[in-house]
Formats: sequence, C-alpha cells, structure tokens
Amino acid sequence: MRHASTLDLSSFENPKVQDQLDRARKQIAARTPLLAQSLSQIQSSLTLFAYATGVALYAPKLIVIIVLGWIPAALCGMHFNTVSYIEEKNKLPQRRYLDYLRNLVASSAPAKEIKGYRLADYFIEQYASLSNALHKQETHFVLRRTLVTSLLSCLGAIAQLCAYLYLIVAVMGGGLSIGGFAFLVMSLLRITNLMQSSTTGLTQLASQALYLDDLYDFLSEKSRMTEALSPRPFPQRMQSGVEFRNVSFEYTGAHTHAINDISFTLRPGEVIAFVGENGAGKSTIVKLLSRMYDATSGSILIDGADISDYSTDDIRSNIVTTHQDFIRYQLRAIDNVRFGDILDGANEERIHRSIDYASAAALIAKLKGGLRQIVGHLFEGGVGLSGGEWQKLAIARSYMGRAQIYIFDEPTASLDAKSEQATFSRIKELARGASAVIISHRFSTVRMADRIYVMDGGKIIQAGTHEQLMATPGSYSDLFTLQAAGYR
Ligand SMILES: Nc1ncnc2c1ncn2[C@@H]1O[C@H](COP(=O)(O)OP(=O)(O)OP(=O)(O)O)[C@@H](O)[C@H]1O
Repeated sequence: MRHASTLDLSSFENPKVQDQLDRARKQIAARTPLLAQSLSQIQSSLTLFAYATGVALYAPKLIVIIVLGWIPAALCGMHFNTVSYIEEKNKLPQRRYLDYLRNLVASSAPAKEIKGYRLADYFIEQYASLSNALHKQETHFVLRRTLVTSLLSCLGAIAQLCAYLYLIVAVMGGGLSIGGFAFLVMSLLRITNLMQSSTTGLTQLASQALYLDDLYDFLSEKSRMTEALSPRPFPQRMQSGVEFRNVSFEYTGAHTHAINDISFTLRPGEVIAFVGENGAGKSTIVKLLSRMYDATSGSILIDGADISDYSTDDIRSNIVTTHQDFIRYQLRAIDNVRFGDILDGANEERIHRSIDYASAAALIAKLKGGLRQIVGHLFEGGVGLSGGEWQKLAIARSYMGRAQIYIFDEPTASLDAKSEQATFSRIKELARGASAVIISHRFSTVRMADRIYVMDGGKIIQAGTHEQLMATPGSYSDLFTLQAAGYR
C-alpha cells in the first residue's frame, strides 16, 4: 500500500502496472511461510549432509548411485516450477478479467444495473467459458507434470535398488559385515527420504522465490513524475495566481492531444469556469492543475514559478479538487468530511463549518447516529445515502482544507436546485479569499463565474464573461440558448 501510494495517476491507469500490483498483492499473502520453510529446509539439508558424509566415508559408490538417480527428478521439478510460474504470469490478465466479471455480478455497486439490464447470465457464461478454458490448460499441465515426474521417480527407485543390490553383493562377497549392512541400509533409507522431501521443499522454495520476484517487480515500479529536490515554498497568499502557458497534454498510449495549446490565467479571488462537450478536455486541465500529470509541452506557472518547482504535497494542500468520480467512503459521515484535511481533521468546529458550507447540515441532522453514523451499505449498521447526499459530503470534504484554489469538476450534477444555488453562493464567498475553477455542463451554474472558457476538441475556442459571450455569436450563446429553451 505504501509503495502503491507513491505511484502517479498514469501508473494506476496502466494495465501492466495493474497486473503487477495484482500479482504483488497476491504474492505477499501467499509467501508469508517462506521464512519458516527456508529454515526447515536448512535443517533437513544439514541432516542430509551429515548422513551422506557418513555413508560416503563407508561406501562412496553408494552415494554416487543415489545422487545420480535423484538429479533428473530434481531438475524436472525445477523445470516444471518455472513453466508453471511463466504460465501463471501469462494468464494474469485473464484472471484479472475473471475477477472483474465476478465483481460485476457479485458486488453491491453494479447490482442495480446488472439486474436492470438482466446481464447476470451473460457475464456468468463469459466467466464460465473463460475459467473452463483456463482450467483445461491447467489440467493438461498437471497431467504432463505428473507423468514426467513419475517416470523420473522410477529412475530414482531403480538407483535405490541398484544401491541395495550393491550392498547385498558386498555382504555375500564377505566385503561387508551384517552390522555394516544394517547401518548402510538404514542410512540409505533415511537419505532417500530426506532427498525426496528436500526435492519437494527446494522446488517449492524456488517457486516461492520466483513469485517473490513479482513483489520486487512491483516495488521497482517508480513514479514518472519527479519531485523538486529543494522545493520552493508554496506562497502563503498567491500574488499573480496560476497561468497555463501554451499547455498541451497527451495521455500515455493516446494518439491525439487531450488538450492542445491551452493558455489561461486564474488570479487570486477569481472564479473561472470551463464548459464544453464531453471529451473536450476540461477534466484533463484540472488533473494538470493539481499535478496528477505533467504537461507534455508548455508550462503551468504558480506565482510565476513552474508547478514542478513546488512539492506535490504543497500543491495538493493548496489546490483541492472535488472530482466527478469522488469516493463514497463507506465509513462514518464524519470521516467523509474530515478526510479533506486528515492532518487537522478532528477539529469539529471546522467540520461543522464545512458541512454548513456544503448545505449538508440537514443531512447530518437526519442521520440517526449524526456525524458518527456509518454511511453506505457495505458495513453493519450503515445507512444508504442518495447521490446528492454523497455529493454534499464530498463538497464538505473539499471545504475542510485551507486551500487557495478550489476546483469543482461537475460539483452539482446530483444536487437539487436549492442546494446548487447555495453551493455556488458559497463558491463566490470562498473565492473572495481563494480562487475557484468550476467545470459544469449546466450553464446556469457557470454564468456567475468571472470568466468562462469554452472548450472544443482540446482547445479553448471562446473566453469571456457570461454577458460578453452571450453578446458574441458562437458556441456559448448557442448552447446557453438551447439549455434555457428547455426551461421555458
Ligand atoms: N485516463 C485517460 N487516458 C487516456 N485518455 C483519456 C483519459 N482520460 C481522458 N482521456 C481522453 O482525453 C480526452 C479529454 O478527456 P476529459 O476527461 O478531459 O474530457 P472532459 O471535457 O472533462 O469530458 P466530460 O465532460 O465528459 O467529463 C477525451 O478524448 C478522453 O477520451
């Protein structure tokens, strides 16, 4: 968890890193007996060594015969372990897909839609056909492995028989006493048993070590974003604010720019808004502004200094974003709010103020356990909340910090008209001290902004106040008129 938390957002969006993370997560739990196994393996190896030395002193040929019979089985065990590891590794994307299908059908969040569209049978069939295919491959592998190892074990048994035969011949020829015969037979028996258990133990250890590589693979995954070695102190009060200067950004693996040559400014105390069609690049701007990604070209300046000169911690505590897909923490209501400032989040006065700001006081009053009420259905005693109620908690969370810039990405999508109005008057109030960036498809929401940027295909195509944009023929006035017509 600690290492995962150091990775950047693009790492989490990379399926390869997801595979690594999945393998590492599974391996950590499965490999805990490794140390105990290693120690017991050392113990059996020492015993084996002592017996083998004793026998070698008496009859060195015996040891040669036994070891020669054992080597093929040991090599074969190692070989099959490596093959099994590689096959498992190759199957991981399919296994993750299976996990995904299982979650779709058997967890609470998707349940409504899966039932609504009657998709359960479809996904169960998909699951069954893929897991049967994987099972078939596994059965085939296990059969092959059993056959080959059984044949090679026969070789070991033959070597053992040869050793006994050698001893019998030695006794009959008078070269070995009955006492010596008894000692060697007992020792051979013990050696072969120890060898067999060591082969199993060693091959298991070797495979454990291979799987442990997965954990180290994941641990070697590093964030691609660099931290300034001696970061510039974040301004206590920003003077010139934020400037995007010819910023372009392309997501990893994408073939087009999500935003292209974007320039705008956000002065302290201003409220600016971005509007535009789906996929126009609005959320991408927000992610760049909170340094979830670094721009592909151009620069983002905070009080004249490049954003990468500041520490990401400082950026995140001064620029707070309420995302479209905020988290619904299935914990207590108070946790949903105090997580906005985890370092000082126990301050009840601030919690209540943030709740008031987010028009969530009535919601808290309605909860049986008040602020301590568990929300969501995941845990015992939890109560369900509506989409808008969750959103109010998320907005309250963002008010907890002492940010200088508040970003609201679709902040009121689920709010009723009254709460929306209250939220925006709060944003205006807040912005007297701080700045705010609003992204919304509702033109009634954005009209209060000091400046509105209209985006299309990753570019800013219009900018101005509501009045200026309405006075100019173009996208904004067309879309505003279209939405307004819907209310008439
Ligand atoms: N994580 C990602 N990886 C790759 N491409 C992405 C990613 N997120 C967004 N995109 C692409 O970048 C473009 C801009 O997306 P963005 O989310 O910024 O749009 P938006 O204007 O916020 O859209 P919406 O109004 O639907 O929220 C889209 O074409 C989208 O497909």
